[in-house]
Amino acid sequence: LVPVVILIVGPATWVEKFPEARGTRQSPVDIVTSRASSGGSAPPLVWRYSVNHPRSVVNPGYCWRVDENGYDSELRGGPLGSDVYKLQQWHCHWGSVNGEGSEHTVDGRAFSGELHLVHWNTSKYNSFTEAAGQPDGLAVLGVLLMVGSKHDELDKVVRLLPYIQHKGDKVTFSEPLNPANLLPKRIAYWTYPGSLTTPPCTESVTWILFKEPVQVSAEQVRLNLCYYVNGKNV
Ligand SMILES: NS(=O)(=O)c1ccc(CCNC(=O)Nc2ccc(Cl)cc2)cc1
Ligand SMILES: [Zn+2]
Repeated sequence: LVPVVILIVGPATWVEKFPEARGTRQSPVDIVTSRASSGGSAPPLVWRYSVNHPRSVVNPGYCWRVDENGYDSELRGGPLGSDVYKLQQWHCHWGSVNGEGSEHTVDGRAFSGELHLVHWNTSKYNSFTEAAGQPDGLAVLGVLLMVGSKHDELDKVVRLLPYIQHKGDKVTFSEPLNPANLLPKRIAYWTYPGSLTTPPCTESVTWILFKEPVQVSAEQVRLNLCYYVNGKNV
């Protein structure tokens, strides 16, 4: 008999180091559209982002991330009560090579990728780190990405990826970028109380996942995949 050693390195081991991962409101989830209740009389979701401040894209060792460096922005309304949230960073999950890298699924269907705009509650907390530990501390706008036409705003990031191939690499944008242009035209969304989708998996995120996917070109998906296959640079 050949001894079978099962090396578990994925989410199943996260509970060992991050007890939160065993929680009751863990993300991502499958959105079962038939079970979603209508939003009723929730106020509209409102956002405002600064466009002309210098931004840089960094390779944190997985995916890529754009830090907002405290520049002014606001997200309020919808499921967020009377609190005002501020954009901290945004990043993209492209996942495995089969082009189904989204974290959330809709009726069991995965998408090619998923963009996350991570905001923190400035009405109640004094820093992102503090807010990230509180049940109402964070709000993440999720945008599902599907292969279609080229996305011009996202291309301002994608075209920089060849310059940040190694963990810790960072490159500054040479042109203004408006995060609002990364969002879909129609702003219908699903929302639920959840968690960070990666360690420390803290249950501090009000998830707001837009229903309408945003189109990116096959080349843009390929460029992301070839640089970040399962978090490794290839
Ligand atoms: N995937 S989330 O929005 O729930 C999320 C937001 C913030 C954190 C805390 C900071 N860590 C971080 O940003 N990590 C990260 C970045 C890019 C990718 Cl692609 C994967 C993980 C963790 C998860
Ligand atoms: Zn994310």
